[in-house]
Amino acid sequence: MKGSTDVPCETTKSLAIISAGYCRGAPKDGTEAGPTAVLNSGLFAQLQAHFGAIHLDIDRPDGADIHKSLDPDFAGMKNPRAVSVATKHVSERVYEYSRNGSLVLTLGGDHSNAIGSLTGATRGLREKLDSNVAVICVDAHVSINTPDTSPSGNIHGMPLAFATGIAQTKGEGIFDWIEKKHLIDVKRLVYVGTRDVDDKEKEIIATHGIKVFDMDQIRRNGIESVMDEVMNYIGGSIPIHLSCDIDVLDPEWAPSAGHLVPDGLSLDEGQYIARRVHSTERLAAMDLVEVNPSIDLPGVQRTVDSACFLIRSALGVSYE
Ligand SMILES: NC(=[NH2+])NCCC[C@H](N)C(=O)O
Repeated sequence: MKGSTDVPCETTKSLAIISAGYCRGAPKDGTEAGPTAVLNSGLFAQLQAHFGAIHLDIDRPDGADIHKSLDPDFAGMKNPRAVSVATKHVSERVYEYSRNGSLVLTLGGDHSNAIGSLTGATRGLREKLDSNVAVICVDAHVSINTPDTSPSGNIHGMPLAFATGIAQTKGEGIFDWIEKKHLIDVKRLVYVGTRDVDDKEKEIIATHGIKVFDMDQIRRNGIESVMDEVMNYIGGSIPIHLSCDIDVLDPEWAPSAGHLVPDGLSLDEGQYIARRVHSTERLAAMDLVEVNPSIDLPGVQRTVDSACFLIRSALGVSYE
């Protein structure tokens, strides 16, 4: 693996969508229905009209349905075997499409799915472009607990720890598929919109010098100025992975999510972030996770609509 240089990103020609409806990383079921709810709300047709043919990947991997009784807690993680198998599958699918030059959209599912999308895109883009990837993580949380620091054992609180290599695999085959070639560079990782960070996560962020623009900074300086800083920080040439947890939005805009945190981004601010990323012409991969259609039923359509707005804005898709 040579992937340590920065090179210009190629213009993406085709779109691949990975439907990653896996939910064992979260304490509540329901996010398995997220991809279908988002795609069936008109988004798929809009994307088709914009991109032409789309690769849609809805295969379910063998092993993802490991019965809970066969998947006891391990090293501080809940449902570790199921999540490891599911995220490996997502990683391999995202890798194939990224390596072939497609823009890849991964729809969760809970946030553990980002272990798959981040590692797959990073590996694929390294191979194709010999380039690092900048990751803009738009999330109410920093999702960087390790199995040791996690207060809950839920792997949806750990994706950035596995995708950066800060969390190491500990045996029994769980996450042993993650190798150096998959790992994102912490110096190219930046968070926007955080407001619920565990104490141990603060230590991890400080130890590794990871860049965070939290809600306080957004309220103080405005989203435009924060995004100027984000863009300066990641630099002007490398491909971008936009990783979105829907809970970054204020619960007013996304009530159907498992871990609501007040005082989040307005939909306009979320769209602004997505548009800024689109305008770089360097978006190579995006994920959108944690839409949970079984929570707050009257709010499901609003949540799905918000998710679709963010996706269309990032992908530069207009509709009517
Ligand atoms: N994707 C999410 N909603 N994550 C919530 C994580 C909450 C908490 N920090 C944990 O690690 O358990």
